Amino acid sequence: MFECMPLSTLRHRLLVLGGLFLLLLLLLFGAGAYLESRSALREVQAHNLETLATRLAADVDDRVRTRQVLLEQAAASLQLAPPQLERQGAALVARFRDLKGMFNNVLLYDRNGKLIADYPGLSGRLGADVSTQDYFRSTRDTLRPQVSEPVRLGGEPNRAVIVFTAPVFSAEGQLAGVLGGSLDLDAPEFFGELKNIAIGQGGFLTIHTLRSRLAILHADAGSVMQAPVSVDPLLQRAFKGIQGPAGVGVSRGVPALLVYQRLRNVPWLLGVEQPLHEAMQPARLLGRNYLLLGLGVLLLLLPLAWWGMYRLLRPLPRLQAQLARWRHEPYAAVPVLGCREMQDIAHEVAAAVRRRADCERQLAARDALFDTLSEESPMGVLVVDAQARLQSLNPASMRLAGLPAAEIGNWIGRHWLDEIHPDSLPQVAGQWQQLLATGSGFELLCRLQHRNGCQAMVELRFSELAGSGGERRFLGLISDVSAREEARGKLQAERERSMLLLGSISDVVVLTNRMDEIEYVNPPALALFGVPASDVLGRLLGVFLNLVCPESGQAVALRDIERDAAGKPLALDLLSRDMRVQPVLLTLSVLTGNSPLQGCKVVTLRPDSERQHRELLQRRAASHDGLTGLRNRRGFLAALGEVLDDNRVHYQPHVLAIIDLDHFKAVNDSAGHEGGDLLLQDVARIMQRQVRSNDIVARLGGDEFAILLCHCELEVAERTLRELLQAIDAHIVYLGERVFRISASIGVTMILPQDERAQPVLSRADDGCYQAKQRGRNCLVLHAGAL
Ligand SMILES: Nc1nc2c(ncn2[C@@H]2O[C@H](COP(=O)(O)OP(=O)(O)OP(=O)(O)O)[C@@H](O)[C@H]2O)c(=O)[nH]1
Repeated sequence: MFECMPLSTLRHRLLVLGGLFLLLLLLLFGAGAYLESRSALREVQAHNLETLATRLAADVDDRVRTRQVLLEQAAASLQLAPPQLERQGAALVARFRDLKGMFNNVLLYDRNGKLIADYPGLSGRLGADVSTQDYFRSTRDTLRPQVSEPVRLGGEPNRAVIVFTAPVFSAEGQLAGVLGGSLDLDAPEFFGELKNIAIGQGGFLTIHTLRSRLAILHADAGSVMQAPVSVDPLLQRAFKGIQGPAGVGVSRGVPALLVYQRLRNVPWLLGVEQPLHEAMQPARLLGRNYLLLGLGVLLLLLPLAWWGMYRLLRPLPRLQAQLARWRHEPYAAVPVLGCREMQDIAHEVAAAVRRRADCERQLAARDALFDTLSEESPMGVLVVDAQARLQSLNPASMRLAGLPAAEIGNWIGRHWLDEIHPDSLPQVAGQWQQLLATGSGFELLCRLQHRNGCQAMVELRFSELAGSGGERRFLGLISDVSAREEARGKLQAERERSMLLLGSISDVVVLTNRMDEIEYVNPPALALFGVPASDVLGRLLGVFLNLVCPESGQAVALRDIERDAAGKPLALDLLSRDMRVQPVLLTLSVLTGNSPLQGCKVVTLRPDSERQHRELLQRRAASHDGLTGLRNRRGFLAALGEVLDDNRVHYQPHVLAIIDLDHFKAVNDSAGHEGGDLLLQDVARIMQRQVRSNDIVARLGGDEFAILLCHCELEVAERTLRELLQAIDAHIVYLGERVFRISASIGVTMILPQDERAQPVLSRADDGCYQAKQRGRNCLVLHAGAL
């Protein structure tokens, strides 16, 4: 329908537009020329009117002046005394031929204002008194010629005159009378002549007196002897004596060009008025002519413009043909013709058409690929629209839903959400709505309805297809994960069992990744590290395992173990954070095989009890006597040193006793060394039995013993030691058939507050023991320094 319209083609549009543009141009030009010529015309007309007014004012001035001069000359020629003037006046006035042609009436007054002669004579007029008239009085008072204001004549209310006066003097120079000449305002002479001056067709001349502002000449008879009803500003200004250029005002109710001139010889204001429409008529004619001319030019130009457009737009049909060819044959080599812009457009369109053809080919290839992949894919593939209606689906989708692949066509257009199991439907529908709202895809596990009653566990992924144009489309991928989920469940159960197992064993177990970062620790490991699991996981194992070689005392790095002793138990010392040494058996295993854990490391730690026991024995042997099991001298000195250290801080009463067996050599000699050993063991047991458990009993060497009675007053100690003496003395040893008894000598000393070293204390006790020997043995001596 649009193509049938006259403006359906570009050529028509350009033609109409060009025509309108030309018309507008012509109208603008015509309007401009009309306004410009109107303005110029107004100036010219104003100037002309001013020139005319100047000339007319000069003419009226001349006419008035002529009458004044003639009247003055006539008055001067009289030169009579008043009586003679009265007698001869009538005859003399009749002789003034020149005056008769200039005035409508010639009048002679005596010096009192009485009319004594007139021409033409009018019956009953002689004797009239004008002594009260302004023109007479001013002539008499000033003795100079005057021109009166318009005066209405007595008895003739519609007749008004202007009276020119000149004084008449006697030979002695006295005022003898006044000679006057009157001009009728409606007489054909003077004012009638002026009134007949044509100013265009509707223009006219006006004269107002400046004193009374009465009109004495006007085109409207009714306005004569009237002051202007509404005074135009130009006239107002002229009345005030300001003589300006012509201007536009209102005359007789219509706009008019007005100009006013003041006369030189008489106080009159001459006005020239011309209706504005008449003055500006040439401008209107000019405007009309411009318009006609413009229309003519337009009519002439339109065919020319049509032809020009036709020529200009000729490349367009060519371009159209080229484009039509490319539409069907995108890769055809069509020669590009026309102007440069058309060639550019053709090139651009050709490029776009070819790009589109390329895209279509690629899309077709992709569609084919997609169809093939979709057909062969074990994964379900769906394409749905925004209303959740299936647009396409592959055979795998049908299989997953337990449907025959042959019915695939029946499922196009159905809602895919109907195939979701009711248990999963709320979650899936929620994600679908979110996808519609935000466009961001989702991925979740759900169950499908299955026609054979099973519930297939699937992994569902949905995302919006990019570049699907105006219609939104969504791609869904469905993978059957039933087997995977089952395996995952088993794996999870297995994992839980493993965790339980690892948690229940007492060995420390740590699993690291390939970078030695901790991934798993069991509870004993956490207890060993002394930090919560959150502080352990992800950190390097070396941070928590401070290992030292027990033989060399050198630090051992995990990578050294991995390199040299992977998989073998290693006896190492583990240094705790408080620098305690714990013997451990460490095994570092690197996981192998084709699994995600390949390269990860398992480190197990277990306390090395055997070595620990061995070292304990070694340490005990160093400080204890092998025969009696009591501390040896080194062990005793260590214990005594600790007591003395405590003593420095806080003094407590302690007592030291040195016990030496009497004549033990004789036992050895009689019972042999073994017998002597048995006796020594018996004495040791007696000593341990006689003292408290916190007291320290030691064998210093040979048959010499020492007892440190801790936190013990001297009296109690003495009593205990005396009981010990009795117990030793009472002890009988049977060796075979022989019987042995033994006694002991005891030296006792108190540990004093000032005692800092062991040696002086031991010396005091030794000294006491020596004295006991001296006193005959089997006795106890308190060292004097301790009392
Ligand atoms: N059976 C045995 N005898 C030892 C051991 N160590 C040292 N003796 C002996 O103990 C005896 C110590 O004798 P002395 O203390 O010198 O003298 P004594 O015979 O006890 O006489 P007095 O001390 O003066 O009363 C020596 O004969 C040593 O050989 C030992 O471990 N076992």
